[in-house]
Amino acid sequence: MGVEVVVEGLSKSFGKQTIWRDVSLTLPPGEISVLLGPSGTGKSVFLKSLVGLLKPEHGRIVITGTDIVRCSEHKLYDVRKLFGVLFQDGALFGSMNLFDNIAFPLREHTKKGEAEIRRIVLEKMEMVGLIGAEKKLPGEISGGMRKRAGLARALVLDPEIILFDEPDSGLDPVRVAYLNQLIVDLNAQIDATFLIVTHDIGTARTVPDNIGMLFRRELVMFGPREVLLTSTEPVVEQFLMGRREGPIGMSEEKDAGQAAAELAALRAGGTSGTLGGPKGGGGTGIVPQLEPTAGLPIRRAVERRRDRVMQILHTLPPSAQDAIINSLTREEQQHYGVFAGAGATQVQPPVQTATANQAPNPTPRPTPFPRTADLPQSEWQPQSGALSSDDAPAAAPAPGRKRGWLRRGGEK
Ligand SMILES: Nc1ncnc2c1ncn2[C@@H]1O[C@H](COP(=O)(O)OP(=O)(O)OP(=O)(O)O)[C@@H](O)[C@H]1O
Repeated sequence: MGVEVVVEGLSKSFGKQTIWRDVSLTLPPGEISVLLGPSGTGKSVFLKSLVGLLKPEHGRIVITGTDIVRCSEHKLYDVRKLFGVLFQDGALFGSMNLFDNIAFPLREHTKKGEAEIRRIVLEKMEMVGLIGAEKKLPGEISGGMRKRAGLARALVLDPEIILFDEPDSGLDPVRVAYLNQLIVDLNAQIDATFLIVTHDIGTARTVPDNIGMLFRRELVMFGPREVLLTSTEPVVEQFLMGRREGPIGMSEEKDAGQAAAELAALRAGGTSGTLGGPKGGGGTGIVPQLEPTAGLPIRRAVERRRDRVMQILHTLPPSAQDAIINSLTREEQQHYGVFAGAGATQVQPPVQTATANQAPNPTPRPTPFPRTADLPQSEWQPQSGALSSDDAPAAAPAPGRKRGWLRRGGEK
């Protein structure tokens, strides 16, 4: 199973330009998460921070007990070995054939012999459907094949966390659909933790278990996919629908008055609405999540996630609760004590699948839905979020400060 990534209170600036501040989220082990956000909101900066290529000024990133914001270079080197990264263009060496490109990390970072390297490279090339293309140069193949070659290279060191920086960029919709299926299939096979940065709404709606969104220098949301996909936050709706009307402007956020007037006109039916449409096909609401191709293992993350989400169900917005309950089978609904069609206010307290790191849940709760700003990060507290003893402890959260996993932009 992949490892968990805990991000707490992370802030990054370049000189006087704040990119984002106070970002907190947890990437659950083995699950697929997507990070959305308008261009320039710092998604790539976030990925680079996760892998230790950029240093945020505040906050921490805890991976297998190490805070990589503060650890030594030596420790960072060790933690980096857990990562595989698929860069936007595949980042292949133009003068090397695909075999040598994919073998490169093994030759650079391990002492494996050529026979072993060949076995591993061919195994990963098969996983991404590139068998037979070993001798091709990057310039001789399509963009989709280059992405898959980049992915094979990201896989050769058996990473526990894979970061995908806009895997859909430059691909036609059909190639994006194939790549999305490949991502889900890989997750089923290796059970690593995936984080995908994308603008593709089709990808965001069908691939991940969790979705987050950066806007106005903040993480406005991060949580189970059903939360963002049923959200009525103007910025989220605008993004999912690919509309011009709303808080997101051409090159920066809009004047609040202008955005409010546009939204009012839109709701009254007086503007062009979704004309132009987003990449990947827009839309809000839940659509089925992609499943692994027949014959592959099931995604082990799905069951873990179901247990995790049912533990925090009562903290979610009613529309997300309904969507989650409706996605369960009748047996699962009985197991968790929830009832489809009864409405979110009928949610029963989750059945306790007692684990060492979960507090008991003593009283049945009706569901007074809390303000989104007050929602907890998660009631699931995995152990690898704890710092190992040789790392500097991070500052405790300020008194009264909530670890919001779901926060409205601007609200505190
Ligand atoms: N090394 C750097 N030095 C200074 N500024 C930087 C650096 N890297 C990124 N930035 C700035 O950080 C901001 C966010 O950039 P980033 O590429 O992370 O955005 P993004 O959300 O990934 O955008 P896009 O969706 O267009 O790829 C931009 O204003 C960019 O100019």
